[in-house]
Amino acid sequence: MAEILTLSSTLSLKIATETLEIIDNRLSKKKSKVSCAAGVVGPTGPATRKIPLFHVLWAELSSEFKLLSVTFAEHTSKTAVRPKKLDYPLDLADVEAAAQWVEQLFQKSYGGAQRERRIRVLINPRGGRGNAQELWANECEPIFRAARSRLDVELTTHHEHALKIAEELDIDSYDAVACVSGDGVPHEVFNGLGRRKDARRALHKIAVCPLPAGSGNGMCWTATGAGTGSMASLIYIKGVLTPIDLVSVTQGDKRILSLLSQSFGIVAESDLGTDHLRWMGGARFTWGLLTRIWGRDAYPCDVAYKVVMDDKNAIRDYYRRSGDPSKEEEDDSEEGLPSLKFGTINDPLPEGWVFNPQPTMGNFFAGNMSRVSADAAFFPAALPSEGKIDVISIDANIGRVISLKMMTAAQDGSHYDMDCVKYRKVLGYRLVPHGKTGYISIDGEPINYEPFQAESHQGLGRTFTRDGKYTGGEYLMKPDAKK
Ligand SMILES: Nc1ncnc2c1ncn2[C@@H]1O[C@H](COP(=O)(O)OP(=O)(O)OP(=O)(O)O)[C@@H](O)[C@H]1O
Repeated sequence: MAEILTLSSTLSLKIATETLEIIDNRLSKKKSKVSCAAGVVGPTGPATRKIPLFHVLWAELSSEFKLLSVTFAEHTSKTAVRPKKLDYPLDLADVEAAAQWVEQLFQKSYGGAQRERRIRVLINPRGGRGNAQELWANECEPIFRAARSRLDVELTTHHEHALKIAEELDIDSYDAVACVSGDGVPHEVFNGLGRRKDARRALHKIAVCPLPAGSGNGMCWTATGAGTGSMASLIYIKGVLTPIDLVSVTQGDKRILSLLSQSFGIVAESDLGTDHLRWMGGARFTWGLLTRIWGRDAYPCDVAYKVVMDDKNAIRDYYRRSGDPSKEEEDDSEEGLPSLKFGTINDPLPEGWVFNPQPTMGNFFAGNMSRVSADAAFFPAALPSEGKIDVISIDANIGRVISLKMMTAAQDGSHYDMDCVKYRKVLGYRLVPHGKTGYISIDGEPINYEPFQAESHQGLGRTFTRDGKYTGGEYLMKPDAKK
């Protein structure tokens, strides 16, 4: 099949390995100013515009086959895109070749991604700074519409509304639930899917796709590496369905699914203990950390782990190999959630688990995803589907200067190599807090200040990522990173 479609003596379109090349001899006179303004990669020659195939959203023959239109996501800045349509008059004699070429362009540019994804969109008008509706209308919706995504849009009106929607979702009518929100709404969607009788099939089928309208947006950053609604939308349109680990947390008689993190100590306190400072936006969390570092607050507890790895060099090697070769078991049965291998918090401590008393615990932070916000890659070794939880623990007595250094280092994940940071990969753990009051956070949401137990479920959930990988582990891939 021809990869080049010749439209006239001066104009042809070529599907190359990574790009769509528009070879337009008339452009040469303009010295390719257009291509630069359009955010197009290149140029290799003055007459060639190169559009990454990943950015191609749609192509069609229209107006009784007299026009070929190609729509792509054009960069408006390094981190944002908008749809741009290019129309080319078509000679009637070319129609068949053009139709074949369009199909080929779709195959090459969509690869394994399904076209016209059916997406239930949930917008939390109260998330983050309250700009979710604008973010959707201005940044996300135009990209989805240009790709002909089939959208059902709804505003969430109250806490746990998204949970109910997910619980009742007709999962055969949708491929994804996009949450224009922070991490709270995706947390509800996973838990709503998890409450269904057909939980496992629902969690395996529906990709949960957060669009960044919260304050942390950890899942969006981890899955897409994007901080703008438009870039994240592009990745959810063109990305591949990716199995991701979810964690069951049991407390009392409850079982909660966690997608992002569980925290006890300084991180939980800085997040949940500063709710009255929401007006500060992202700075609220930093303020919370600084005041607690200054106070050298300790959070005594007992912790027991089912450790898989606790040597940082071994974890780094494992990460560089992208984990173990074993894959998660595919089980699309109609059943509910997978059973708990280690039982619940109400069962005796599983065999082989030993409690470590931690009277000076400063930070207990367990995570499934590498990034918890734009500037915090706390779990650089986290992989999407490995069935393990990454756990960081830090003593409260490390000193203020080292604590501050750690905060800065966490921006790129380099805190990993600081001696004060203990980093483990575990299958599960149990934490018993001391004292009567304090904060425990699951995905940024509070749970009771009581003992809880967690275990990982390999590849139980789904999202779309660009290439099946998480972003945020770049530090561990650096050749000069400490060994
Ligand atoms: N209309 C609404 N009014 C009040 N609360 C809502 C509404 N819709 C959803 N919520 C609740 O808002 C909470 C937070 O949502 P979301 O994750 O969008 O924002 P965030 O917590 O500010 O973001 P981040 O997790 O990034 O900090 C969720 O627990 C959800 O139940």
